[in-house]
Amino acid sequence: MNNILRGINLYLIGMMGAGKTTVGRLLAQQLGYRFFDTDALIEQAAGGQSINEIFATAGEEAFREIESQVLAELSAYTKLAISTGGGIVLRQKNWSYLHHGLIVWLDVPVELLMTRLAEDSTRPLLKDANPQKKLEMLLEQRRKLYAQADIRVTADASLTPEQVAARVIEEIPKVIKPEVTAADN
Ligand SMILES: Nc1ncnc2c1ncn2[C@@H]1O[C@H](COP(=O)(O)OP(=O)(O)OP(=O)(O)O)[C@@H](O)[C@H]1O
Ligand SMILES: O=C(O)C1=C[C@@H](O)[C@@H](O)[C@H](O)C1
Ligand SMILES: [Mg+2]
Repeated sequence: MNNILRGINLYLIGMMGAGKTTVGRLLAQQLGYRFFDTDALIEQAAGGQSINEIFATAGEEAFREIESQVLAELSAYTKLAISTGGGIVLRQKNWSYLHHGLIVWLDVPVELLMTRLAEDSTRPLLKDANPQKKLEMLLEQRRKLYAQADIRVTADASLTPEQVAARVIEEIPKVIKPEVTAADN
C-alpha cells in the first residue's frame, strides 16, 4: 500500500461523529503514518481552550480562521493521516490544502450520528433544541461539498472502525495510479 500511496497525506472529512478521529488513528497505525486531528490542534493553538470555549468567546469565524491555519501548516508535511473538523469543507481556500492529499469522506446516516453523539456535549453546533434536525440541516448544506472527496466510504452501524479503515484502504488503489518506473517503459 505504501508504494502506491507514496507518502501522500490522507484527509478524512465528514460530519461530526462520522468517525474521522477514530478511523484516522487506525489508518495512521496501519500505514505507518503520523496522525493529527485538526480539532485537537486548534485547541492547542488556542492555549488549551476547548472548542466549546473558542466558539463561545471568539466565535465560529475565529474558529474557522484557526482551522484554516492549522490545515495549511499540516499540508506542508507528508505521511500524515489527518482527521478534520466537520466544517473544514466550508471554506473554499481549505480545498487547495485538502487537494494536497487524498480526501476521504466518511458518509454516515444522521440517525447513527445522533446515537453516537447523544451523550456528547463537546460539539457547540449541536447545542440546539433539536440536535437531530440541526445535523440534518448541516448535512444538507454540506453534502455537495463532502461529495467532492476522492473516496467515499458509506459506514452504517454494522461496520466497526477497523472495518471502515479497511474499506478506505481498499479504495486507495482505485484512485491512485501506480507510479510508472523506468523499468515499466
Ligand atoms: N464505526 C464505528 N462504530 C461504532 N462507533 C464508532 C465508529 N466510529 C466512531 N465511533 C464512535 O463515535 C463517536 C464519534 O467518533 P469520532 O469522534 O471519531 O467522530 P469525528 O468524525 O471525529 O467527529 P468530530 O467531527 O465531531 O470530531 C466516538 O465515540 C467513537 O468511538
Ligand atoms: O461540523 C462542524 O462544523 C464542527 C465539527 C467538529 O469537528 C468541530 O470542528 C466543531 O465542533 C465544528
Ligand atoms: Mg474528530
